[in-house]
Amino acid sequence: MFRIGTFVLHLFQKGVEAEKRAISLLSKLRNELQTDKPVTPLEDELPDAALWNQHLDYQRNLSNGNGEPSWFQSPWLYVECYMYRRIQAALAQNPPIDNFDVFNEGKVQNFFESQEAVIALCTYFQELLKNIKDLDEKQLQEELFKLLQVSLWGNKCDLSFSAGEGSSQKSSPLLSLENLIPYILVNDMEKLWSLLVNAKKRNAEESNVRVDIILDNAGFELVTDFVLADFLLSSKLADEVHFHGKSIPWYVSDTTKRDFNWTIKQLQSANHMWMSRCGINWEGNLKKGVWVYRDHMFWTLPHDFSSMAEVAPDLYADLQKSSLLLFKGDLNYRKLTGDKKWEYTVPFHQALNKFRPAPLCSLRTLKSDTQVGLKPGQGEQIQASEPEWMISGKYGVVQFAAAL
Ligand SMILES: O=P(O)(O)OC[C@H]1O[C@](O)(CO)[C@@H](O)[C@@H]1O
Ligand SMILES: [Mn+2]
Repeated sequence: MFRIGTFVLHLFQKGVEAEKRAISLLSKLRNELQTDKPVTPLEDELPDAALWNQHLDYQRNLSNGNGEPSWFQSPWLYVECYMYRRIQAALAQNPPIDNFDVFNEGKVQNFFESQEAVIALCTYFQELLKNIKDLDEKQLQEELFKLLQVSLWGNKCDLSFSAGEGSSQKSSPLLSLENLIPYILVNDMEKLWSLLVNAKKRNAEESNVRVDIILDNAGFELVTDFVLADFLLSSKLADEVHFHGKSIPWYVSDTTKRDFNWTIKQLQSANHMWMSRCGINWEGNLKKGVWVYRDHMFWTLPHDFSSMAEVAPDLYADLQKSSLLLFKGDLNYRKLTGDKKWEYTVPFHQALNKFRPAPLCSLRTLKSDTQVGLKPGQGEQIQASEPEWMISGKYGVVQFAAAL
């Protein structure tokens, strides 16, 4: 008894010490950020530290003698990613809290606050599954378009955007789709449909049609992605879905492996028939290997995707095996386009800067000021009446680019 008591006390003390160390590293970080200090090399032993430090050298060269890269001077994408990586460093160096996800509470809350919307979506989907075999092509197309839109607007629910404040989905996402159509600035859903239908015909007997979803936020958005993925399999438009998550907590609400598994477990054990049916089916998909979860450190590096082939050739080669890559969310869009201030009318493929391992499509609500592929005058017209259009999350795109 005495021994167990001492052991518990020892663990407790270790925990308190680790917490203190982490808090002190986090306040150091806050101070550096607030006072525009130079960005410093990472000193931890995490596997990506060397790549981050190489990238710091690259940023130094970019600044071309105009001082050290620093919080207010360096590109936003770079320092923002660096901040999340430093948060990770503060924890990862401090067992026993090295696996603690500082954003977990917010993600869990977002999920529970979206309960009604999750129920509405799961119920709709299970009803759809009952007669999916009898749907003709036109009807299948309509359902695909609906679920793509649900997944698109699901991207409104992220927590980094709302500074961690509630951004859950309260009502059924399906009811408002019609009214939201005018807010889809680029709508390439038809192109996705023809790609999938043709891939299915071509691959009828031989190889697999694989769709990859490069995930964004946990919570309601993740459920919309699961439903879309299930639809792709159940409609036989695809044979396999590969999900790509983050290997460390990222941009507050981004999906980690733990969020991914937790969400499926929550659905499974929910006290609602259709929610739990979804959870059970999805767990089954993972067991059968028709759903696959992957993470790769590249997704939490500051690099834009045009450097993937060089920085993470293994990931690039893996993505080349896919028939379609669906990139969710704003941060992925920024990395697709290099986060540059492009003219609105620049073609999407040009902004991708040769990043096209497979046909790809971005499903993104606009939360940052990068947008390409608009019609002449389209951006300027919205700008005139809604100066916040690029950062409000009110507009979205379903933007497609064929493979090279
Ligand atoms: O979850 P998403 O859609 O990638 O949005 C995250 C976005 O929110 C911000 O953190 C703040 O707008 C952006 O930096 C980032 O692009
Ligand atoms: Mn996100």
